[in-house]
Amino acid sequence: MTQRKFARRAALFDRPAVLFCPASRERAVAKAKDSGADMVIFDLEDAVAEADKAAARDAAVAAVAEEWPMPVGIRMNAIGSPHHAADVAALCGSAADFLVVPLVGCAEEIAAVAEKATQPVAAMVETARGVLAAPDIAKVAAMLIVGTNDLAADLRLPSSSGRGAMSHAIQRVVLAARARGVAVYDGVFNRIDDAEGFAEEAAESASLGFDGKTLIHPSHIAPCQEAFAPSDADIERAERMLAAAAERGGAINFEGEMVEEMHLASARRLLERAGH
Ligand SMILES: CC(C)(COP(=O)(O)OP(=O)(O)OC[C@H]1O[C@@H](n2cnc3c(N)ncnc32)[C@H](O)[C@@H]1OP(=O)(O)O)[C@@H](O)C(=O)NCCC(=O)NCCSC(=O)C[C@H](O)C(=O)O
Ligand SMILES: [Mg+2]
Repeated sequence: MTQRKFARRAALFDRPAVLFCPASRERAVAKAKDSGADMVIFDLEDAVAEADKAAARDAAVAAVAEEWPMPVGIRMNAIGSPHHAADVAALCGSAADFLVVPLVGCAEEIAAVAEKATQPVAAMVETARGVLAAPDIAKVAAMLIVGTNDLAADLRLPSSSGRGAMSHAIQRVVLAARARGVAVYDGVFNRIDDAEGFAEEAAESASLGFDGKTLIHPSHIAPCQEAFAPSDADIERAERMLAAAAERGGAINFEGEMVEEMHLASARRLLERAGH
């Protein structure tokens, strides 16, 4: 892998708010730039009507050639779709910082795109096959993204099922990503009129260890960043812990709790994320 590809791969971690934006919607594409999102993915797949596929592809390639304040990626149409080959041909040499392949079921599928791409390639894990193959997919992919809508459909979950019915699958994807050292992002929250529901789900995404959450609407960006941000109490505790540990090595009694090196590493990571 080239140096540039490595640098781009490293930039894919710790991006709390990842905004999906239909490449076919010109005003939305323009809006994404100043949205404050931590990463943007222009969509050519589900958000784009069949008749608009070719124009959306051209629009996405043109958009990523501009200057962006955050990494920008493009989600292509799935392997097996009549648009996939044209997407691969147009996107692999584009200026996109990363590409996203939806509905990945096995490592070979993503490898076929990664071989041609000049940038890192992310895999959407959103089928039962994909979840079971996630540890192999993560050997090739630079990032895993859970697709909870497709996953719920593939698992034949009734609409009354909550995320709890997918918790095993979701956590398996996090496990696979962390075992392979790649970034991992949670699925979208479909409602744009339920701020409380969004805040609850974003807090859960953060608590599960995701690098961030994919989003469908600009109104989700700030609450998502808030959910992933370390609280003042977390920051103060991390600072106190590191100060206490600086005085003595090994296991210490920190405010009535055992603290060892792995806790200090987490505290350092937290402070780094908080920009301290
Ligand atoms: C969900 C939407 C269709 C809602 O659109 P709309 O009714 O137009 O929203 P608003 O009127 O509230 O929009 C207000 C302004 O914000 C801009 N906007 C809206 N959404 C976005 C966006 N995602 N990125 C950038 N800007 C956005 C509008 O243009 C309005 O501005 P203006 O035009 O200047 O007035 C819509 O939000 C939407 O299309 N969202 C993204 C859909 C999408 O990308 N879907 C694919 C990814 S999700 C997925 O596939 C999940 C996964 O695969 C799975 O299986 O789970
Ligand atoms: Mg999907």
